[in-house]
Amino acid sequence: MSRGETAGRCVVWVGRPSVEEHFGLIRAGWRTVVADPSRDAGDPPPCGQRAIAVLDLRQDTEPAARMLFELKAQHPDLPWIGLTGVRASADDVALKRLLSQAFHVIEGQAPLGALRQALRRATGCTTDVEADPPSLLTGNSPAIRTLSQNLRKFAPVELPLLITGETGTGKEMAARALHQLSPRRDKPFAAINCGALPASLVQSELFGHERGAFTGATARRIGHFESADGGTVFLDEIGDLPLDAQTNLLRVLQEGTVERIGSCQSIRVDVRVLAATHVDLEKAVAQGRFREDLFYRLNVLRLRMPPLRERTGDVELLAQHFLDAFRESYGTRARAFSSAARRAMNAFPWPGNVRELMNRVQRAAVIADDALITPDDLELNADTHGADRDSLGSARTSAEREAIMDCLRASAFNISECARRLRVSRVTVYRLCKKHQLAIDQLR
Ligand SMILES: Nc1ncnc2c1ncn2[C@@H]1O[C@H](COP(=O)(O)OP(=O)(O)OP(=O)(O)O)[C@@H](O)[C@H]1O
Repeated sequence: MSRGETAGRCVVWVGRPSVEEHFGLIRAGWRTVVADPSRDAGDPPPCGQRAIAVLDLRQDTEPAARMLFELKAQHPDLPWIGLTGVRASADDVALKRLLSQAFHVIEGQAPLGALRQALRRATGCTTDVEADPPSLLTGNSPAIRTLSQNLRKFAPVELPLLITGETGTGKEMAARALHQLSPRRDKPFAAINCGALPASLVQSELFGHERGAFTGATARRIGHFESADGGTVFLDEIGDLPLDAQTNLLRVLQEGTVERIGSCQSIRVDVRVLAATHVDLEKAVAQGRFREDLFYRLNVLRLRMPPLRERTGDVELLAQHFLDAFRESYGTRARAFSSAARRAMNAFPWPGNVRELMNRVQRAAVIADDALITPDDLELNADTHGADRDSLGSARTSAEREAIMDCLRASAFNISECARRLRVSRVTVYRLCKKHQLAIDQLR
C-alpha cells in the first residue's frame, strides 16, 4: 500500500492491541489511536473523517461495545471491524446482532494479517499490503517520504553509507531500518557509539584482542566487527574515532579483514558499514582530525536526516505515536493534545529533534491532569514561538538560539566550554538556554 493511500487515515482501536499489533499497524502506515474502555470509559476518542474503528472483543465485551456505540452516535458512518478472538459468537444473540453490523469480523488469536487486509478493503486500496516493505520511520512529510524511498534504494546495495543529521533526528533508527530492509536482516546489527568509548578501548571493542595483548587483557576478546560477521556495523559519531582506529577501519573497508590487537593474523569479515555523524566531516578532514581516504570510502552513499522543524506535519503524528506507545505501557490519563498544545508543538523549533519531542511528550503524559495534554504539560509556551515568525525581533531570537545550539554542540554540551567559546559567563549560557527552552540534559 502506498503512503498516499493511507495518508490521513486513522485506525481507532477500541480495546487493547498487543504491542505487536499496535506497531504492526503503524509500520503499515496507519496512524493508530488506542481507546481502552477500561481506562477511558465514557470518553470516546477524537475521530476524524477518514477513521476506521476496530472493535476488539477479546477482553471485556460490554465496555468495548458501549464505547463503539458512543463513537457511532457521533459518527454514524464510521466503518468498523470486529475482532472476536477465539470466542464463539453463535450462541450470544446480542453479540451476533452487533457483529452483523460490522464491515468485517475476524476470529482467531493472531488477527494482524487479516486485519490489514480488511482495512485495505474497507478503504478501497487496490495494492497488496504485504507487497509493500515495512515503513520503520514514523512520519508522512515529504522529507521523510523521500528519506524512506532512499532507504529502500540503498538497502540492497552492498556499499558503505554515511548518515548525517543533527542530534536526535533518528540516525540510528534509519540505520536499523536499512538493516531490516537489507538482505542481511537475519544477521547481527551492531551499533557502536564511537564518542562514548574511551580512546584506550576503541580498538579492542571494535577489532578484539588476544590474551596478553596489553595489561589487563586476561582473555581473548572478539570485537564487534567479528561478532557481526554477515551483518551490519553501525558506527555512530564516527568523527570521534581516534586516528589509529580509523586506519584499521579503512582496512576493513578496503580488504574486508580485521586484526585483533596482539595478533598479526588477518581475519576475514563480511560486514556492511554504516556510519553517522552530526559534525561536518569535511571540516574534520581539512583540520587533519579525520583521514581523507576513509572519508571518501565511507561517503559513497549519503543520507541526510532532516531536522524535525523541516518535517511539516510530522510533529503531531510523532507526538501521538509516542503518546500512544507510552499509554500502552503505563496507562496514563492523557490520550491526545489540546489544539493549543498542537499549535505550540508546530511552532517550536525542536533543537533536540525527535528525541526531545519524545521526552517532552512522555513527561507531559505523566504530569497531565486531563485527557488532553496542554502546552504547559509540554513545557512549551503557546505564545512565544510562531506568533511573530516574520518580525525582525523573531529573526534575531532564532539566530541567537541557533548560535547557542551550534556552540553547545561544538562543546559537546559542556556549559563551561560553551561559555568560554562564546566569551560570556556560565550564568549567561544557563540563562540563554532557559530563554530558548534548550534542555541541556535531554540534548546531551
Ligand atoms: N521516525 C521516528 N519514529 C519513531 N521514533 C523515532 C523516529 N526518529 C527517531 N525516533 C526516536 O528518537 C530517539 C532518537 O533517535 P536516534 O537515536 O535514532 O537519533 P540519532 O540521530 O541517532 O541521535 P544522536 O545524534 O544523538 O545519536 C530514539 O528514541 C528513537 O527511537
